[in-house]
Order: sequence, then C-alpha cells, then structure tokens
Amino acid sequence: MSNTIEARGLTKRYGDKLAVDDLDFTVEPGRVTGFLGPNGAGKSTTMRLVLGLDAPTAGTVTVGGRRYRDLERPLHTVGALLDARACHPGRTAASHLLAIAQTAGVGRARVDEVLGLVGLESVAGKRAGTFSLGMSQRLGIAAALLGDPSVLMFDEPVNGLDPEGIRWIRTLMRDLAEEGRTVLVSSHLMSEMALTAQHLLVIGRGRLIADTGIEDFLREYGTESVLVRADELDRLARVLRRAGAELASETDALHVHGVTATEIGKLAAGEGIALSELTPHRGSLEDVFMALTNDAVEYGVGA
Ligand SMILES: Nc1ncnc2c1ncn2[C@@H]1O[C@H](COP(=O)(O)OP(=O)(O)OP(=O)(O)O)[C@@H](O)[C@H]1O
Repeated sequence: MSNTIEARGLTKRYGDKLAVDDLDFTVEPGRVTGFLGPNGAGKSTTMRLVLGLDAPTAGTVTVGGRRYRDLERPLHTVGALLDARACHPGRTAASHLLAIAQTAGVGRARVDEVLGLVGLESVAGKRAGTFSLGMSQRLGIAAALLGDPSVLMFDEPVNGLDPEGIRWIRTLMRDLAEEGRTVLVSSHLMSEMALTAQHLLVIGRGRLIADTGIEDFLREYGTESVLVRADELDRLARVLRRAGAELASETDALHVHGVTATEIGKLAAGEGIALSELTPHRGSLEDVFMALTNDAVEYGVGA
C-alpha cells in the first residue's frame, strides 16, 4: 500500500535501555489506529523513528514504502503532532505556519486554509506563546495538515484538553481516516482509544502486545462477570459453586465469574430458584488494558 506505515524489527536502544523492542506492524489507511501503551512504553520513540528524528538501532520503518529521509516530499507524505509546545513562542500562529510552509513549497493560501480547518483563523495574528494548551494543539495539528499528507500521526493529542477540544480532535481523526488517510494516534488511555480508534496497536516496554480491532481485542481479553439477584441467594450460590463458578457475594447480590448469564439462568430454573436480576458485565476497557500491560508497566499508568 502506498500510504501505510510499516515497521519491521524496529528497535531503539538508549544505552542499556531498550525503548523500542523488535516491533513489527503495519498501520493501514482508512481507519484510526490507536497506539496504546502506558507511559514510557515507547510510543513517542516509535513516532520519532517514523519521522527520522532518531535512527533505529536495528530494523526499519517506512512510510509508503520509503524511509522518511528518502521521501521526496516529506511534508506532503506524513504530517505529525509530537509536541504541541514545540514552536517559537514569539511567532504568531500564521507566521509559524508560514515558516513551515515555505520549507515545503506550500503557499500562503494553504496556511489560511489549515487555520480555518482547526478553528484558529480569529487568532492567526496572535503570538503562539500566549496560546492555551488546546490552542497549541490545534496549531500543531494545522502544521501537520499543511502539506495535505496521506499519513498523519498524533502523539497524545487530547492530553490537557477540555471536553469540547477532545470531541473536536476525535471527530477530526475520524474524518481524516474516512477520507482514506492513515491515522496513527497515541494514548495511554484505553477509554479514549475506544471512542476514537477502530484498530489498536498495544505496546508495553517497547514490545508489541496486540495488533487487533477494538471489538476483537475486547472479545479476546475482556473478562465477563454476571450480577445476579434472587431471594434464595445462599441456595443459588451453592448451585453455582457446584457448577464451577467463582463467586463474590454482597448482601443482596452475587458477582459470578466462570459461567455465562445463560448458564446461570438455566441452573436457577432447574432448581426452581426465581431470579430478580441477571446482568452480564464486561470488564471496563481500562481494566482489560491494565491487566494486559500489568507486567509491562514501567512508571505506572497515569503517572
Ligand atoms: N533520548 C532518550 N534517551 C534515553 N532514554 C530515552 C530517550 N527517549 C526515550 N527514552 C526512554 O525510552 C522509553 C520509552 O520512552 P517513550 O517516550 O517512547 O515512551 P512513551 O510510550 O511515549 O511514553 P510517554 O507517553 O511517557 O512519553 C522510556 O523508558 C524513556 O525513558
């Protein structure tokens, strides 16, 4: 595919620290791919390697089949938001974008266009140093979009944003993917990825843990429990234990693991026990992610 990101045996070592460990993945166009991992998992390093800002210790990563430094028109091929604050604070939003545009042969009209796309046209003449984090994120995204690239990467774009800003970024990512672009967005929050991404690359300690659709990910790793209420709770507990269930009791309910809601219903009916509630409960996305990356957490999620 012309606009995929492909990593093969991608490895980056800093001294004796293995930041990225033998990664193999392909990021496909037409969908938002979430790059998910706890802090320190190697997400930013991987993105820096894609952009040629750092050289791999081993392996390769290509965009559209080429290494970044071999791209003829890099800004037209891949756009990225890595660090929203990485712009000259004394420059206005427009002059910041114009400076980047000029290095890539992009005209002034496109600068105005991307300012409009990210909703910054009214502050185009304001200095970037006066911008809130949300405005800086928008400016960073405008810069990424300047060359109208078919591949986009965003490193933790919703960090520090208010709910309106978060919704805006989610919609933008989806729209960009629907236009057929390749969109890779990193996050340490599974719940955020569930709302934004259709596909997931999960990493922990530099290693790939999962490369899967969101739904498949949950099906494979999700834990299910069932909340059950009945008048004859003690008798029901004995029946369920005999059937191999694991139980956690509350005063008026049981949390059942190891048997499905359907099986519980049948067992209860067979014993003539009337149920007043039978609610399957899938572990939250964050629970699944935490369990999966547990031994891969370096600094602790959210640290
Ligand atoms: N320039 C560097 N020199 C030494 N170690 C580094 C360097 N850059 C990253 N690391 C280390 O590599 C590991 C991966 O860092 P990276 O920033 O890629 O993780 P991340 O998943 O993006 O996490 P975060 O969201 O916290 O940035 C960390 O242990 C980090 O300390």
